[in-house]
Amino acid sequence: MRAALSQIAVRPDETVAERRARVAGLVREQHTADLVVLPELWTVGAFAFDAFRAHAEPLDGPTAQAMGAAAADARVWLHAGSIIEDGPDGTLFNTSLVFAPDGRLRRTYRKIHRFGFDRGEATLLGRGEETVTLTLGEGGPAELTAGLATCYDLRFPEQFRLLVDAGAGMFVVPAGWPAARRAHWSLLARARAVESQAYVLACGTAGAHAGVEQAGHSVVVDPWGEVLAEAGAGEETLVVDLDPALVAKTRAEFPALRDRVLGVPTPR
Ligand SMILES: NC(=O)CCC(=O)C(=O)O
Repeated sequence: MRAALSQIAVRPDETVAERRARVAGLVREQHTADLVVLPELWTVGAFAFDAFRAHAEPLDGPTAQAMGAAAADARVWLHAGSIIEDGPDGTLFNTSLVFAPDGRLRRTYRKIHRFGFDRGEATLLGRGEETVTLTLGEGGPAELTAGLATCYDLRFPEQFRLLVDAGAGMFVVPAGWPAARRAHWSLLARARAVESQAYVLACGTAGAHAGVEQAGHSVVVDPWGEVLAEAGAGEETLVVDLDPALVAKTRAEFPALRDRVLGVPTPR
């Protein structure tokens, strides 16, 4: 399975509509991939909190339409990163969109852990209530179930354990992670891969927006924790071949997941 992670910058010199068109073009270029991944909130910028409401969209809005068309033209699975979803009763969500190669929206995932403590996402957005998986290549030799998570979720291993229990052998994590905490990003991506014996496809944002320098450094980690590819700080597309069989092989040869003790006693 070939994955392409496009690390996009939220450039100050382009409008959201211009960026949408540019990104759709980048997706179309990746027609030899099976799966294309984009960052979190690449339309508006993950830290552009003041612009969230103005750029909120429904699930069939302009970003969804542009990304569905690009996925269909390239014949790829497209994890189109996330949008600010204009949800029921005016509630906003940070919602990831996954399109099938026929261009249809196949999954949505509302970010569960909202970043900002008592500000930012935490006060502006509703919280996602569901973990989400999606099986690619179903029934075929390259079948691989993806668990979805977004940026700050990477800090919460319990979410990833639920995804593993639901069958995930790969995690797809779009992000807008700041450069100030780049070391955490790289460490946590590898930690999630090692503890779950799963691929991690973590696609960050390049450049700077809303005064926040972005870490970039998108990374693909294999189920043994080896970094297969890592981007720099600028705009870049990583193209990596994954071996879905490696998940089961790693778990069989080093059966740490099998050795989990469920219901470890609470501390005395
Ligand atoms: N967009 C985010 O979720 C940012 C997360 C972050 O900055 C951190 O976890 O650190």
